[in-house]
Amino acid sequence: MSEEAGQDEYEHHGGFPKYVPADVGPEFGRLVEALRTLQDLAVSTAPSPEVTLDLAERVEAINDVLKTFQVPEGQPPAGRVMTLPGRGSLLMLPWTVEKFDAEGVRSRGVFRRFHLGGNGAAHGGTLPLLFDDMFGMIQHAYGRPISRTAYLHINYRKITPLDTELVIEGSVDRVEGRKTFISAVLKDTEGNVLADCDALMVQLLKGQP
Ligand SMILES: CCCCCCCCCCCC(=O)SCCNC(=O)CCNC(=O)[C@H](O)C(C)(C)COP(=O)(O)OP(=O)(O)OC[C@H]1O[C@@H](n2cnc3c(N)ncnc32)[C@H](O)[C@@H]1OP(=O)(O)O
Repeated sequence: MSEEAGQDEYEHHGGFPKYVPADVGPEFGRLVEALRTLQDLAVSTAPSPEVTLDLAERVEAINDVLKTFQVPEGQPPAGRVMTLPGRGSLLMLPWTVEKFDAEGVRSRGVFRRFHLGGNGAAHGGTLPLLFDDMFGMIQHAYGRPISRTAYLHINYRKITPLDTELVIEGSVDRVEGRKTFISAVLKDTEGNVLADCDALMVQLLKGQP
């Protein structure tokens, strides 16, 4: 799809902002990593009431600074820095894209303490998040217009460990009119399948949110 055609598609799909890669310095990646460590620590520590109060006041002071820089959707760098884990978004898993083209997308990373479900394994709800974001990237890399996930079917095959390098890879299986069928597989570095997933993404009609 040409750049011009891509812009045309964006213009015809409701209020979706146009997402373009963000140009940021190393300080942004440093801030995101510090915040991810904060998330890990927030769910894995039990500080005393005095320390908790002190921390609450310090985080509130940080929030007061950040509040003055709020901008509309599509404008923060979060989610738009392809070179950063999770594209620099705290919501996304801290995974790094290493292949991104029409043939498919591959990404590598770890589930961290923040993503703990139970008994040392990743929370089951974090896997669909990883797959759904992958599917968005896959259909975008394939050149499909803005679409939304209609269904996402996941099979949990093995326990997904924390703090262990894993790989996810997927591609477009077929396109039928507005419908894009996509699948992806999550594996460990020895090739064991931890989960697989397939989804339908439906191209939005003019004016659809
Ligand atoms: C670098 C970064 C890039 C990033 C690039 C940015 C990418 C942004 C990605 C955003 C992803 C999301 O937001 S996902 C968010 C979670 N998803 C949602 O919120 C979607 C909520 N659902 C909807 O909005 C709607 O149901 C739609 C748009 C999915 C479909 O509604 P519709 O437009 O009225 O279409 P409809 O006629 O119902 O269906 C069209 C065709 O699809 C089929 N179909 C529809 N739903 C299903 C279903 N669940 N299971 C089977 N088939 C289905 C129908 O049978 C029909 O087939 P046929 O009769 O034609 O054969």
